[in-house]
Amino acid sequence: MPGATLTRIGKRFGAVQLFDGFDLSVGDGEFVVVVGPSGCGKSTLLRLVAGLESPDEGTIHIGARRIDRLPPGERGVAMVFQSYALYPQMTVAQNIGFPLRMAGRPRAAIERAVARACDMLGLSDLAGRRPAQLSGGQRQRVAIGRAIVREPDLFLFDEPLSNLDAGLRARMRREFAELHARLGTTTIYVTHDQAEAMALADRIVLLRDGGIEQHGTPEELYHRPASLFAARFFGQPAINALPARVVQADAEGMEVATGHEGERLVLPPRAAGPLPAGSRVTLAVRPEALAAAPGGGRVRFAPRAVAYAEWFGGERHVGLGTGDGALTWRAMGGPAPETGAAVTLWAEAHDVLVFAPDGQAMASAPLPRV
Ligand SMILES: Nc1ncnc2c1ncn2[C@@H]1O[C@H](COP(=O)(O)OP(=O)(O)OP(=O)(O)O)[C@@H](O)[C@H]1O
Repeated sequence: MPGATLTRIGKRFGAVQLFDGFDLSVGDGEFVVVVGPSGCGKSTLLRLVAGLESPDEGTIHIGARRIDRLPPGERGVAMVFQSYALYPQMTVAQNIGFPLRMAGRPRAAIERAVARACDMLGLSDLAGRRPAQLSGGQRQRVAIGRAIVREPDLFLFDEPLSNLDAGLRARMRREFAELHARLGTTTIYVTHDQAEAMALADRIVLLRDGGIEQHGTPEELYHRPASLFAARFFGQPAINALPARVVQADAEGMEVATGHEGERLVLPPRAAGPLPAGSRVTLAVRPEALAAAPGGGRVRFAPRAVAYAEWFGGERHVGLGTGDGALTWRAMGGPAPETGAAVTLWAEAHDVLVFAPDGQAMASAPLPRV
């Protein structure tokens, strides 16, 4: 299975330059999930690869084959849309076999391919039904079946699960993962759902205004976000972000003050070098990285009053403090704290991220040699 390469792509809509010198490489057999806020260019990216839009500049290759000037049907890509785009008058089997009939394949070969796809997707008993007689999840499976029978070099998925309810989404998500494990087809999958991206991706590409904000494994984006934008995009509840000022920073460490009742935190030094005293930074810490128990060498936050506590069966989300000093704490187990009670939270120093005034992450400095 060849990979896909987009090189120096430019794409303009009227006065808006959406992509400008955009590069993306998708490895052979890789499952890349493209995420980003509404309007960042996710769908356009897929449409450019599928041939539903033409780039103003740049090239698109699948393996060594240049495809950006080929008509959509000759690119060796299969795209699955959020809307499924099934033919209502055709049965499941006819819908799945449609691309092969259009390609003039022999009837017996079509029947074999359709039977195999139906078997793989658990649609064999439904092969004679029409789309109106199917559930949303079953319809989406038919759309996937229609993509599979073409044996494309590249799958493109545009928010394929958005029309399904939460339970079905989770199930279909696992089906996507299993299907990818079986077929190994190079895949670009677009979603605006960060949880879906983290669950499915070999690699996540986070888009922002037509550019790549950050790409990497789900773990890298979650634990080592390159920017406050990336930090905020992943995680539910969202990462805590506290505006702070540098009190003092040197090679030994940095001391910062937040807006919460004179709170001062001492953090390890940052690789980017010391910021001058008074610099505005943003501290960020995941709700699950906070703990209500003290421990050696930890960052201690000043007490905050419990504003609310929500129980989700197994975990509790506790809102502490108000305004700029507010923190959300994700507590596993333990009794419900009373509203108004003061809670002191701790975090490991490496779990407290620091973002420079421009929103870029300030990586922790490597530990000094001893
Ligand atoms: N055919 C078009 N004509 C004009 N502008 C367009 C066209 N297609 C897309 N755009 C603009 O390009 C930008 C990116 O659109 P795109 O649909 O790729 O975003 P998206 O990230 O998929 O958003 P969403 O998550 O809302 O689907 C938007 O500002 C959109 O208005």
